[in-house]
Amino acid sequence: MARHLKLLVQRWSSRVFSVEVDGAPRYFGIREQLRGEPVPPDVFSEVQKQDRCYSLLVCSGDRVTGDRFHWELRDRLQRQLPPGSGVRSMSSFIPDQKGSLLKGYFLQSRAGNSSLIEDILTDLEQRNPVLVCSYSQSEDGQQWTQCLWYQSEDNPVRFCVVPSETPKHHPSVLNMINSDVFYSLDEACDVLKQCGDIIPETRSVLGMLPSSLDARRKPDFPVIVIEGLDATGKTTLTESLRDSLGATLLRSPPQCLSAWRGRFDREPPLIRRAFYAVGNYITAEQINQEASKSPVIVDRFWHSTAAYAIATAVTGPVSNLPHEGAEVYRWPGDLLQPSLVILLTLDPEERKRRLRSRGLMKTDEEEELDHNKLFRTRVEEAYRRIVGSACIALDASPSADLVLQQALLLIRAKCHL
Ligand SMILES: Nc1ncnc2c1ncn2[C@@H]1O[C@H](COP(=O)(O)OP(=O)(O)O)[C@@H](O)[C@H]1O
Ligand SMILES: Nc1ccn([C@H]2C[C@H](O)[C@@H](COP(=O)(O)OP(=O)(O)O)O2)c(=O)n1
Repeated sequence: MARHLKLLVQRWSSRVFSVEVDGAPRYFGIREQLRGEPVPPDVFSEVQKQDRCYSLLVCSGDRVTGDRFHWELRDRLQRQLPPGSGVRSMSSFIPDQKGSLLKGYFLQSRAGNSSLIEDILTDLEQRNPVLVCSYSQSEDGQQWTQCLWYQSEDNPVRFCVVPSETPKHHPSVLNMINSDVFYSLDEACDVLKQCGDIIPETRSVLGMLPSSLDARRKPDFPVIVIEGLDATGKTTLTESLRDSLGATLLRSPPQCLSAWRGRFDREPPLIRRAFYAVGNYITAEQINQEASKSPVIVDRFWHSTAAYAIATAVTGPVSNLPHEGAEVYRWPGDLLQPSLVILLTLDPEERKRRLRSRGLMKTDEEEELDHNKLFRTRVEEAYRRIVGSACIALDASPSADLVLQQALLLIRAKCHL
């Protein structure tokens, strides 16, 4: 067994396990001694007596390989496993220990399917960096135990599954820095460089970077970033501002990356976020060049990269976000700071109307909207928590012309234009 896996298992009983149920994490722990505690209701309550549960945690020493494997694993499990196996996202972590997060899946097998599932899992564990556990119920139905798969035949160690308190931080927060949100160009480039062999396009992306960057250079003209969720009116406002101020309009990701954006959008968060982070530095260089000649308007920049990444990495309500003032909300030290960032805010109903009138919102399923509602509020809150180049919110619900007038007022007041 690989060394990192051995180390991992040595501290196994200090770990907390988290399973996503209805879009929110439910937690349980394990103990070596049975203490008669009740089983955690949310994760195991609906499991029938004869059923078994399994967990798979990805534990690759190489994070690019690990993240890509984790990303593909869900599809693979859904394709291979019998219907009704209920594949749920899962993670395991040591509370408050940064970098301790392992991601994986939790599944359930109906009676009669166990041997098929176990063959699939054994094969998976033999060929891939994955640690499998099985969960079974005691005769009287009062307790669940966890057994590490790789050692189950010769030396089975059974842990008792016990309830665990909700940790202070959402588990994803432990691995967010330089996995979801990058705080320097070097960190983002490192990830892309590691992908060179599997995603040849990364070489072209890295080739777009200027040879040197100077974040301290102060642009001669103001640089105004317009931020907001999709369909809040960024394109409409940025184009009007360009015309009203005789400004240059830029966007992030920059035009020169558009051919590869779709390719990186299909990759797991680590690679996708590194791509958008690098895009901001390329846009920053374009800003530096243009802001010596005229004001510059930018459609999305760092706030979008960080806020979407943070809001996607955590699940559930806004309270699961990293707390206000946390490290993840700080502006990267090596990235150009705009003169002003305006965040367009819009009533959800009006935003939905604009999305529909643009013809992009085709499904109206209640469940999907509920999910979107939580995600939307997390993104908006993350936007507001970013410091170092904080954004000013602007109500985008009035007519396009009124929004433009309000934006111009803000720009004149803050940038002396
Ligand atoms: N202030 C406004 N009032 C009404 N409709 C607007 C307003 N601003 C934009 N729209 C319309 O809403 C839709 C989304 O606007 P758009 O500028 O494309 O948003 P974004 O670039 O943020 O996705 C478009 O159909 C646009 O014409
Ligand atoms: N600077 C940027 C711009 C966009 N992103 C990411 C964040 C979201 O996942 C998508 C949003 O892009 P989308 O195509 O919806 O943007 P528009 O509103 O259409 O301009 O892109 C980013 O991470 N960094």
